[in-house]
Amino acid sequence: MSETLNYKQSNEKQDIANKTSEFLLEVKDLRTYFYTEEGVVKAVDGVSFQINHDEILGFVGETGCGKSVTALSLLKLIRTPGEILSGEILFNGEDIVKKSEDEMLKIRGNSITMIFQDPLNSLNPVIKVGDQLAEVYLLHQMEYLEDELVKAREKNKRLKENIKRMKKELKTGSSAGSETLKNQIKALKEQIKFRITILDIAHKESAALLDRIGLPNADTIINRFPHELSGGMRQRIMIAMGLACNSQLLICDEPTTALDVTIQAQILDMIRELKRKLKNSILFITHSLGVIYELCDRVAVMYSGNIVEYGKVEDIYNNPKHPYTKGLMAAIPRVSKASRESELMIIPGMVPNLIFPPRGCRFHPRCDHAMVICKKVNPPLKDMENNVQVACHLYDEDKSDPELYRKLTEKEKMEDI
Ligand SMILES: Nc1ncnc2c1ncn2[C@@H]1O[C@H](COP(=O)(O)OP(=O)(O)OP(=O)(O)O)[C@@H](O)[C@H]1O
Repeated sequence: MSETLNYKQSNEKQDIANKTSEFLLEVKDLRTYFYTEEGVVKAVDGVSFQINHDEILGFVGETGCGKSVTALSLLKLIRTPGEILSGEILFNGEDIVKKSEDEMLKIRGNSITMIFQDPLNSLNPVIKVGDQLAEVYLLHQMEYLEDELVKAREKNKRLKENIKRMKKELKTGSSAGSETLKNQIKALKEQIKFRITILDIAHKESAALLDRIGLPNADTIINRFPHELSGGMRQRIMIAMGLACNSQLLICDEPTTALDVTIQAQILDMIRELKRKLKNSILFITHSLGVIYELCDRVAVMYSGNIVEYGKVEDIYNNPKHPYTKGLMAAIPRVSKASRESELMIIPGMVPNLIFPPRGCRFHPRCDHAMVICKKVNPPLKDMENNVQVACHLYDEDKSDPELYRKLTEKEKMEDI
């Protein structure tokens, strides 16, 4: 890994970082709704979580459960007919919900950056990818580029001094060895770069970053337009751009979904490595618990606009508590040694409609363990051992009312009781 990683924070980032708080991000009871003609879509309905400094939090859940809307809310990018209805989003202790659009323009891409799912819509089609990447460096890492420029100019100066010294030796010394000296001077001259600009440095850094994320021939790629690259290449360039912003919080929304498994593994390695060096925090959104296990420190399992289980990846992976998390675990493809066939479970039933979500626990119509109480009361997240939190009536302490804790029949699940 090159010294490109010795990033310096911009003044703006430093200002915010100085306001130290326990968590980098603390979301409290967030509700983001969409007011559509069909009704109110309760996309995010009372979500609370924290992101620590220097950690990767994973968000996992089936399609439509509110992962992207949560992420967009963090950047105040919810547009009509949507609205952040209530809640707090404390970033370094300051509430994002209360920030003006002008203030958000300074935060987006500086302190918080988001890598979107669709690279074609995010890259400018008429600008070469190298120029787009260089622009990100110029906007977000000027101090670092200036340091590198000083270093490059000093190197040039040293090269010129060496050439001067060698030319002197050539004049005064014997003819023996003069051929070698001439060749050395020629080699040094080739290393000299005339009139190095900050833009040259930005391009050099861009090519180095593309190289590091596994794009071959980075020097050629930076001269191409987005439509001249494959979907996988564009996605990796988007990730490179997100990383080049060097934000305190990087939000990655399904950045590897469209990529094949080998490239996906390469990108996850790269994100892990860069995160270790940069010590920033990442919110990583995915459908796959397998990806979460590979990459994240903690995980929030989302279902139908709510977080249903939340804690350290290891604890949840080794001992999932919520029936939905158990279902997601069973859906991770594994190959059985005995049958040499892939055993893939699916969670029966459909993701609920967020305009008319089921009463009580939203998962109960699909849950094998659903009880009468699950139909009546949406369980809040409660603390379990190892700081794991789970929202499920199976873990209620007081089960003194046997009727409430009676298991529902399949028929009862569908009826009003
Ligand atoms: N602009 C919008 N107008 C109306 N409803 C919306 C809008 N954007 C999102 N939604 C709804 O909000 C809900 C949550 O969507 P979201 O995109 O957050 O899901 P997700 O978990 O990220 O899914 P995926 O994994 O497929 O990206 C969905 O029911 C979706 O239809």
